[in-house]
Amino acid sequence: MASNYSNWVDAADEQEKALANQVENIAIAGKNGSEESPAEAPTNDPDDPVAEIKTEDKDLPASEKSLLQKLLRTKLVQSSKQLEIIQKDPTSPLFSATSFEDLPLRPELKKGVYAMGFNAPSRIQESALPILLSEPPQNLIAQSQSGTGKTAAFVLAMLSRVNPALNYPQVLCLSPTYELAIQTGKVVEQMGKFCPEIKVRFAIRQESVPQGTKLTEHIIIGTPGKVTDWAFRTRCFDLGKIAVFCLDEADVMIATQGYHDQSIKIHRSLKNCQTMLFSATYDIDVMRFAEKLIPDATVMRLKREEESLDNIKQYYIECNSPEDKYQAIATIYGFITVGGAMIFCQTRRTATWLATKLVKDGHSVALLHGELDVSQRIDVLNRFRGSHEKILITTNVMARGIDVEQVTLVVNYDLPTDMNHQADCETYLHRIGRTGRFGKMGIAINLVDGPKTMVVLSRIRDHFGKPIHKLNIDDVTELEQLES
Ligand SMILES: Nc1ncnc2c1ncn2[C@@H]1O[C@H](COP(=O)(O)OP(=O)(O)OP(=O)(O)O)[C@@H](O)[C@H]1O
Repeated sequence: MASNYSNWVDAADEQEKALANQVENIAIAGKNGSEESPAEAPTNDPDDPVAEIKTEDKDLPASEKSLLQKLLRTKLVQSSKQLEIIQKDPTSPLFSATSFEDLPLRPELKKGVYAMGFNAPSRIQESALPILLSEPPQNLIAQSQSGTGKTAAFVLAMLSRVNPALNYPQVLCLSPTYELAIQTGKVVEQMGKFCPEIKVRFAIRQESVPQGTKLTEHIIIGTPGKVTDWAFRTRCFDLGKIAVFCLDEADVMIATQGYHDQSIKIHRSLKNCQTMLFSATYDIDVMRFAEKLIPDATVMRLKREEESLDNIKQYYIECNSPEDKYQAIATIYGFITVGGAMIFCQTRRTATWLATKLVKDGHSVALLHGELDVSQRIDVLNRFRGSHEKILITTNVMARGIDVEQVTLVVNYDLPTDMNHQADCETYLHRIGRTGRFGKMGIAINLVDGPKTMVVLSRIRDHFGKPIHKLNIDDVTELEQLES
């Protein structure tokens, strides 16, 4: 499997940059929640995750009774045995009744899947793949919770549909950010390890194709701006020959204006093409639009109460001032001894300010937002993946799709809101979904700095119908004393 990573830090492409940066300000209007109810406190219920962590965490000294400390010190990692148990639970989104052997996959692809350490398909893989691999090809609009293996599902379908004897692009996959495009390319590379004849080309910012060139790679993975440029201006591949079109994070591609126009323009130029849409969230209007766009698609939807994952435990800390908020972060920093954390800010300005202040105070943190150039962004993400920095301070640009295994904690320094300052529930779900991937445990902590933010938090809680427990700031202070 050869993927073309070379030369993608060449010349700047301002149009693509502007569009990619829009993702930071994604605003899918939040829906009004039902009546607000008071936040629940952690209980001693054996089903309560906190109680679960308490009993499992035998190594903690008895004096360290703080909830936050326990949460952050606990290894939130599932062993393969635990994952096996989860995958046998019919209520889990990772449940599968079948094995990869039962799926209509080529032997080389099964080999690739096993080489990645996958033992059994997740629910979305098990149910989407027979549809995606059927003859004649069927269209699919699929929803499945974050971290449940959607990427593997569509990558397996993409690889299955390639005819390596034909040296032109046959599969096109669009992602909203180039980090995500690169990550998907990596999955293609790993899963296609035993199909070395299948070649991938990235259509991302700063990749360029000389005029008159015709691409010979089989799969194009890219962002909408660059793909539009290549399809309609450079004309280095023929959209009419694309047999599979995949829209990852489909809801944001449909709901964000620039991406919407480009994705639809591309879709309209396809002929006899199988279309697949994947996301963890679909706003009602977006789903309606998607169903109109692909009227004959099989639709796999989740009920609202199924959208958020029980293995991600949600908390909030009440802060009375910006200083309190900063203090909460600085304190949390001290307790990140295992795993890693992503801290989401609503603007680049806040993210930069927070990172600068933490660094000034002697903490080691990474900062990633849309204003950084390509090489900086990739360098920062690679360092975070490699745990060189355990904390990544970022914006919505990293809210979707990014899969960094060791992330055990997501902090919403600012809660996600749309342009009307209403709760952006979809972005919330994607942000917290950066932890708790594929059955692992995860923690999400929201900083609430006043009545308006509390309303936003209540809306999010009511929207998903899941408790968001209060963490007492006094505990945090207590922890600090214990730690020193
Ligand atoms: N069948 C499987 N067995 C074990 N691990 C798996 C399996 N499928 C996927 N994974 C792993 O689970 C993690 C999450 O998968 P993936 O990134 O595909 O989720 P996703 O549903 O696309 O998430 P998001 O909604 O955030 O885009 C990845 O690290 C992936 O390697």
